[in-house]
Amino acid sequence: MSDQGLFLTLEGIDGAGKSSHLDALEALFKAQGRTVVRTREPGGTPLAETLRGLVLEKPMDPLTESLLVFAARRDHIAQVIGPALARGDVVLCDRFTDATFAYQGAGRGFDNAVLSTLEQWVQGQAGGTKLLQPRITLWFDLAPEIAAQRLAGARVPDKFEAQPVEFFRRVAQGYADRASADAQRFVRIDASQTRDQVWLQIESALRARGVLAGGRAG
Ligand SMILES: Nc1ncnc2c1ncn2[C@@H]1O[C@H](COP(=O)(O)OP(=O)(O)OP(=O)(O)O)[C@@H](O)[C@H]1O
Ligand SMILES: Cc1cn([C@H]2C[C@H](O)[C@@H](COP(=O)(O)O)O2)c(=O)[nH]c1=O
Repeated sequence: MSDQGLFLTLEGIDGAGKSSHLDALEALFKAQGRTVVRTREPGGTPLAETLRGLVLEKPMDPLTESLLVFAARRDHIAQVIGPALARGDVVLCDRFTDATFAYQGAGRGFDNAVLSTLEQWVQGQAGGTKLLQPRITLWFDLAPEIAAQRLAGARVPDKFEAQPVEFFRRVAQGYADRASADAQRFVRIDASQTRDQVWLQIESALRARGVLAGGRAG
């Protein structure tokens, strides 16, 4: 699997505001002449979308939940993400493995060592120890209380969105821990600001990382 494309993920607790910026991100890269593959996890292929339905709606234990999100991810990488990166495309993915460490690991209290093993199996690349990882992760950091207010009444809550604020405090801490462990990859976005201000943060972070300035910098 080549890494000549640009793999960019968006992460954060439910309601942090990630999805609100996907259209603009896609347009930004297209304006640079890039081909953009926009996708999400769990999901992104017919099989993975079926698994998503189960994960978001059915009660299950944390190991089952983890196995299903990684099974969905495996299919997603094999069918969509890997081929797109090999073509040199920009892959814009709404959530990836950081969500598993944040939700199943920190949120549910599941064993991070098991998650790391699954990550190696699923994201291991042929002939080496290197894992397929996003090049840049935009982490939308928002207090769980504000996220809950934003989501209230916006839509019927799924299994995760219906969790109490304490769950999201743990998930938020999980993201903060992931970000400090991989500061080069993570860009913290202050998601408490207005949509316009959030967008300016995103654009300026991408420019600072050199992925927007002229030509193919991915
Ligand atoms: N900066 C902002 N200020 C106020 N409200 C916002 C802001 N950004 C998004 N919203 C609103 O908050 C709600 C959640 O936004 P959005 O769906 O983009 O979040 P998300 O992180 O993608 O959530 P999820 O992961 O649960 O799908 C929406 O109603 C959206 O209109
Ligand atoms: C990838 C992934 C996701 N989740 C959770 C996080 C969210 O609550 C939902 C996805 O919903 P969204 O509206 O598309 O954000 O799934 C998870 O628990 N584990 C994961 O690995």
